[in-house]
Amino acid sequence: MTPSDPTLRPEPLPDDAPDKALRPQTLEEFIGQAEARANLRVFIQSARMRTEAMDHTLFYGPPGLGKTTLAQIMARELGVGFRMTSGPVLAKAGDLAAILTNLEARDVLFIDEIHRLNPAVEEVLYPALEDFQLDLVIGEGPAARTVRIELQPFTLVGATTRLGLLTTPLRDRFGIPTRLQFYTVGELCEIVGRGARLMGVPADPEGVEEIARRARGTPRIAGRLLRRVVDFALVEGDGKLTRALADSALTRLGVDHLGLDGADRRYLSLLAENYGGGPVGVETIAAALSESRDAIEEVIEPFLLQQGLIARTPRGRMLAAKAWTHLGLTAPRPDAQGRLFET
Ligand SMILES: Nc1ncnc2c1ncn2[C@@H]1O[C@H](COP(=O)(O)OP(=O)(O)OP(=O)(O)O)[C@@H](O)[C@H]1O
Ligand SMILES: [Mg+2]
Repeated sequence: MTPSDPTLRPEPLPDDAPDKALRPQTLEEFIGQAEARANLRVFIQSARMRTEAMDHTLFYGPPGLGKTTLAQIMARELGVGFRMTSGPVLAKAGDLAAILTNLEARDVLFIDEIHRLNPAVEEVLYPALEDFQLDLVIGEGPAARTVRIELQPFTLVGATTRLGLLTTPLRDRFGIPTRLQFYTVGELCEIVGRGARLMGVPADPEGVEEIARRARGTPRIAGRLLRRVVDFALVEGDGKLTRALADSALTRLGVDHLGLDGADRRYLSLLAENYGGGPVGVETIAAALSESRDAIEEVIEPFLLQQGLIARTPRGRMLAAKAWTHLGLTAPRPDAQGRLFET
């Protein structure tokens, strides 16, 4: 088991196919995100009553919290078609035009990683979003001319892990921006319990809770940990998911009792042992951990911040008291830290 075992990261992996069986199909089945769900229910129902395309919707938040799932649910509940693509895949304006001209009335077009759209493609998207029109330039030089194509009204659903990287004009065109939050342990218990039922595995509530508590607030990780724990239950236990079994399996997978994995702990240890708790700039951290700055900011830090293990200051990242305790280390004298915050 390497320190940054990909099984424990929130990004999708090729072997997530069994996930599909666990993916909720309706808003009713979708657990958690109560506020977002209640709002979406109203907007979906209203669009249906008006038989109009629903407003463009943006889902943002860390990986694995259900952005793609919610986009699919929206199309199903609206009773319309679903087309899926992603920012990096749309290389040329023509790629987007081909998709837009094939949409049927009120369809949902889902663009994942929308912060990675090529600017030329984004230009084409603006009039499409606002007026359901496409302005295409045909030919080059003096012979070039613009043709306008009318589109069917449609709903764009964008997803991003990095709201800050979206251009302002693009952001402003989403009528329904929706932030997804980390899940509570209670919500993750429901998700893991449902998963175990769907897999036909008998599970103690305490066993379910052990997985939920250590799933990093993320349904995708909860689903993966459940499958790994079930592997151990079948091969080394009596097939039943108990707390003792979950605990030993998760510990063997390198997931600690806060749900932190090897990469999280390497991040915290770096700050503690090499930088006296910080502040340290994100570029320095990325270089020291041989991770990309994006991975640090999108994947590792959101959960550490949410757990109050680190803080972001204008001068860089700092370890919080809870992280020192978690690492079993003593924080430097409080006045040393206080001085760093001054000036
Ligand atoms: N509320 C939920 N209840 C049960 N399972 C969920 C829920 N939300 C997400 N999942 C499961 O978690 C997994 C990840 O969800 P999804 O692919 O929608 O995440 P995402 O936010 O699109 O991630 P990414 O940013 O990596 O694209 C899926 O397998 C899905 O079944
Ligand atoms: Mg997704």
